[in-house]
Amino acid sequence: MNKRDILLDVNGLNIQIHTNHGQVSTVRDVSFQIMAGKVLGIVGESGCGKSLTCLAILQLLQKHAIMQGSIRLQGRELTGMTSKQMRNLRGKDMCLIMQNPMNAFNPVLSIEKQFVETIRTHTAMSKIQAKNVALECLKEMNLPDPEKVLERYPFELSGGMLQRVMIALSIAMRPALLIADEPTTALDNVNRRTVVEAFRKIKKEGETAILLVSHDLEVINELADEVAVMKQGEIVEIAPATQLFTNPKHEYTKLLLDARMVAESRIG
Ligand SMILES: Nc1ncnc2c1ncn2[C@@H]1O[C@H](COP(=O)(O)OP(=O)(O)OP(=O)(O)O)[C@@H](O)[C@H]1O
Repeated sequence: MNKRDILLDVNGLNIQIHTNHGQVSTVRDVSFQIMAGKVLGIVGESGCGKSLTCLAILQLLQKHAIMQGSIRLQGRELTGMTSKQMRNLRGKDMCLIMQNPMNAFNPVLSIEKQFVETIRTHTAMSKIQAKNVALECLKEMNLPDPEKVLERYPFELSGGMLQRVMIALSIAMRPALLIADEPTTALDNVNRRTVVEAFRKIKKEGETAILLVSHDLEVINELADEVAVMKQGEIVEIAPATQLFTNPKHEYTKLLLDARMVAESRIG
């Protein structure tokens, strides 16, 4: 493995969350790497620490959370960076697609304003150029009448539409790292396919690596080069996707895959 190709290097990540019952250890000694342009899938039971791991990478954990370990993006240590340094990285070098798209948008600004401003903050594009990029990306995400979508405010769009707008915006930024936390959960089958195809396209272009968190093993199977399995705050297995799906080593991975087979046999 060439060290220069390592885009994200997470080493010994520990997260403790402050709760009413005191500090709770939620992520323990998590380490993984993502190579430039590759897709790492993270799977695991609800509450095992997947989202907190994503938030830690973006340095967006709640104020009282305690984080230890090292997170390097393109060789730069992110822990200890100032808020301003992180703001410059987020949106340009790293984008987040989160579970609840409503949280990603400012409710009092139109989609156009938010889309165009985000693009212009990180590029030298004019307003017209940024708007054209926005229209192109919305079209790619199968949003009907993109001009109208740009005029809307977040609350005027359905959750599924807003999710696709958020994905369109992340794609427009062509970040080095896209962190997608359950990007397809809120979507129907047709739109889920649109998102998978959009990710597949990004992957083919090879400029953007994706950290893909999903309960949907089909989506992980289709897109991931490597898969990490988390259980109770720890990574219990990490392996190339083909190996993990055909020859899982850990008992918990076997359980997850068995559960999928039971579901499939019920459907088909
Ligand atoms: N703000 C918070 N306050 C208290 N506990 C929290 C907070 N955020 C997360 N946790 C706890 O940390 C643990 C990990 O949560 P996390 O959201 O990372 O799980 P997850 O694997 O992403 O789950 P899901 O698949 O359901 O989204 C859980 O036990 C959760 O209850």
